[in-house]
Amino acid sequence: MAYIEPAPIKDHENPFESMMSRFIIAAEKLGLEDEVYNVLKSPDKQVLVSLPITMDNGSIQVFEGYRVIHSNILGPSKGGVRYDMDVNLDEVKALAAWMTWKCAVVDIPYGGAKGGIKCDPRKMSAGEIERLTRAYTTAMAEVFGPDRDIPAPDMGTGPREMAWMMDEYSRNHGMTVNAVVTGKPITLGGSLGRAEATGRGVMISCLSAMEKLQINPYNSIIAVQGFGNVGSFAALLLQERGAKVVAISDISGSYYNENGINIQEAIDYRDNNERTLEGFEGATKMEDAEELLFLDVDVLIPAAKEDVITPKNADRIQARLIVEGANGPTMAAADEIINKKGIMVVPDILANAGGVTVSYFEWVQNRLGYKWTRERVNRRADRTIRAAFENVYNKHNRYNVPMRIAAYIVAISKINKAYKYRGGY
Ligand SMILES: NC(=O)C1=CN([C@@H]2O[C@H](COP(=O)(O)OP(=O)(O)OC[C@H]3O[C@@H](n4cnc5c(N)ncnc54)[C@H](OP(=O)(O)O)[C@@H]3O)[C@@H](O)[C@H]2O)C=CC1
Ligand SMILES: O=C(O)CCC(=O)C(=O)O
Repeated sequence: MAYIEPAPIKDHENPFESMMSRFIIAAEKLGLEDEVYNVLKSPDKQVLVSLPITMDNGSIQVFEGYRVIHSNILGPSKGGVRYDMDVNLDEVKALAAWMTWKCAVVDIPYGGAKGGIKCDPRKMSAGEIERLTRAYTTAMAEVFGPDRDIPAPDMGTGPREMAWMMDEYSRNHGMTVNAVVTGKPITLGGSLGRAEATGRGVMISCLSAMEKLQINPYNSIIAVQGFGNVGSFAALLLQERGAKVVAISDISGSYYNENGINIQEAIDYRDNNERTLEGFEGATKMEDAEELLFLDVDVLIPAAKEDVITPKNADRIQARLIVEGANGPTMAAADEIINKKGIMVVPDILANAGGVTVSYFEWVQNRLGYKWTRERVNRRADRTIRAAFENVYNKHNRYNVPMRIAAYIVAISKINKAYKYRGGY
């Protein structure tokens, strides 16, 4: 077909290329028409803003802010906002497209978007981060909106930043608009269960995959890379279900204990120690942090950043199952090596979709002006992830493709149908 370009097989690729090469394989399997392929391969809108901020020392620093709307075919666009020094347009474009596929995989009525600011929040005061967040929100006044584009937390952001975004947007509009952003503090209309939702979805999809591979959670051994919102909750919830978590990590390094790490203790340590695991005594710091990926475990959960599993290191992975808590942790060029080794991968657009699922529930509650109990939120979210997992697993068998391509097939087929019904493009 005309749109099929050769998949880029290199040992370095940007996340957008990683995303595109999987999209192309799935599109080819489905025989997607050129017209739809061309609509989906490029984002609808890319906004880049300069944000001059007064720093605490009185100087002015100019930050780059991004918001990319990939698609709104299925509904208003949805996706987090990342604060990190590696934020760049290609990364945000890839993350926005992944949101489109993710929302379609879990069957929620949203398109995909993502935002980010190139900054290092660890080196900024709370006041500086607040001024930056408010400036970004004002700059995106015409982009955001509860029926247009709804931001949420991602790496480097959380309920605090979401509260500032909600407040700034509301001030600009002269009324309280809590449905404009999700992942808010509970008192401002946040949903019970959102804080742990992404890690919980990782846990549910991990248990679903373990069942297929006949891995007993009570005898399972797990390594988790990244100990932020996603990694720490995934580790805690899996440990609560009997798994032994032998390794965890953050930017300070990787920590190993062959008898299993007490995850609640590690979380308490991090929370009382400026959010770092440095000095945690419940495990031994590994000499080389990357070695966490190659431990002899049943399950590996990358929950930090993109491109950590590469064609150079994929062959060393011993886990039977990889559950992608992070977005894009596996480079496309590593897929074939992983597949040849017979490792099952629960791909990011399924494994970490619990977060956006509960964000959708938060938005629904805000619009209803009503609060659901934690039990209701968790029950519905678990059901959504389980159903999405089964759907993807069935496509994996039916098309004889890896789980990742099966997830793209589920997403693209749904968006293709919606596109045809809407027409008029
Ligand atoms: N939050 C959410 O709801 C969702 C997040 N995701 C994805 O999950 C991933 C993690 O996000 P989230 O947990 O929110 O982010 P956080 O900022 O809460 O945590 C990120 C974690 O990764 C660690 N980290 C960063 N770089 C490295 C590295 N090179 N090696 C080891 N650890 C590292 C950080 O360490 P340190 O704290 O020391 O910097 C921190 O522990 C991202 O890919 C994000 O897009 C996906 C769906 C939803
Ligand atoms: O909760 C949301 O709306 C989006 C979360 C997110 O950014 C993601 O799933 O990658």
